[in-house]
Amino acid sequence: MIEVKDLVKRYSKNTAVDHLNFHVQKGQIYGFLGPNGAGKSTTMNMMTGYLAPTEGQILINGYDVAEEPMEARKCIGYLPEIPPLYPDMTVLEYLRFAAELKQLPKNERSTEIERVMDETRIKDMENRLIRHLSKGYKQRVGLAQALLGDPEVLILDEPMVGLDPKQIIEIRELIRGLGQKHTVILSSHILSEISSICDHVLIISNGKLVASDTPENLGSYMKHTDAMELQVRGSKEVCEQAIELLKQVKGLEVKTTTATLEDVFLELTNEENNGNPKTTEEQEKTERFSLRKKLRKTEEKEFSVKETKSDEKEEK
Ligand SMILES: Nc1ncnc2c1ncn2[C@@H]1O[C@H](COP(=O)(O)OP(=O)(O)OP(=O)(O)O)[C@@H](O)[C@H]1O
Repeated sequence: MIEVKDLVKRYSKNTAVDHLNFHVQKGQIYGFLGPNGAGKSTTMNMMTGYLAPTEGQILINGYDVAEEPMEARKCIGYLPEIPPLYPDMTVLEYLRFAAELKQLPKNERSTEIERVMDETRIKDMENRLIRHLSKGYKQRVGLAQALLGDPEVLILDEPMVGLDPKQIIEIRELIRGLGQKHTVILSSHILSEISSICDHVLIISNGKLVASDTPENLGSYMKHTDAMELQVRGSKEVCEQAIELLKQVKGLEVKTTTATLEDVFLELTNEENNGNPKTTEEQEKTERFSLRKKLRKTEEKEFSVKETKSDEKEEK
């Protein structure tokens, strides 16, 4: 479906993409993962024909992006990192304009616009000015323009960036749904974002491909670094019993830590509130006062322990 062969992009002395090779197969969601400045946007801009490579070749459905750009572009819907939206247009005006730019047949435009608005769930917003939309809805409008003409491949550059957690979940669901009909390539620098929706992950660093595998295989590759933090709350005896039990698990290294002042603080506040919601200002003042007293006592205890230790040293 997509072949990227020995792709290079140099900006003067800076090599942004360095002999990149990969294949994208039909009907899968690909994650393009890498830190800021790794070369993701540059690669995507070259795949969509917006930027000319310094060296190398990109084939989309057999069409060479450099030699048959119109044919190659027809296969691709692109949502750039900053969606090319016009804030003074309504959603409908903008989609009509995008359909014209994509040279969709005139008699099919209205049906196609209705289809993409339904697919991205923006029909309710069709008469709103784009400048009045939330970031999440702007992103949906960007996706809608990418879907015009029903391209086989969708290339989405950081589609979740700047969205709040609820919007991220909504866009993620939307992309998952799109993945059933289209081949999707999306970029991100956040692993969890990619691994939750992608079938395959391409990791890029300093313009080079450093890994290409399923999220599961990449996860097991990292298995040896798995660490788990377990908190045991209870009396000293209960904690000691738990540690002894854990030590019986083969291959498990148990490291214990003592409570921090923050833990003590949380413990004390729990005890103070006793599960009841705070009510009057007076009650809160009393609680804060007794909390401060308890904290001071804890600090005094710690201090006296330290003092005893340093006294012991001096005696020795
Ligand atoms: N127009 C340009 N002129 C010069 N250097 C550029 C240009 N565009 C990108 N670069 C450089 O190319 C490298 C790759 O940038 P690119 O934007 O492709 O990375 P990215 O992985 O998409 O990063 P981000 O996640 O921050 O968007 C960076 O070092 C960047 O500074």
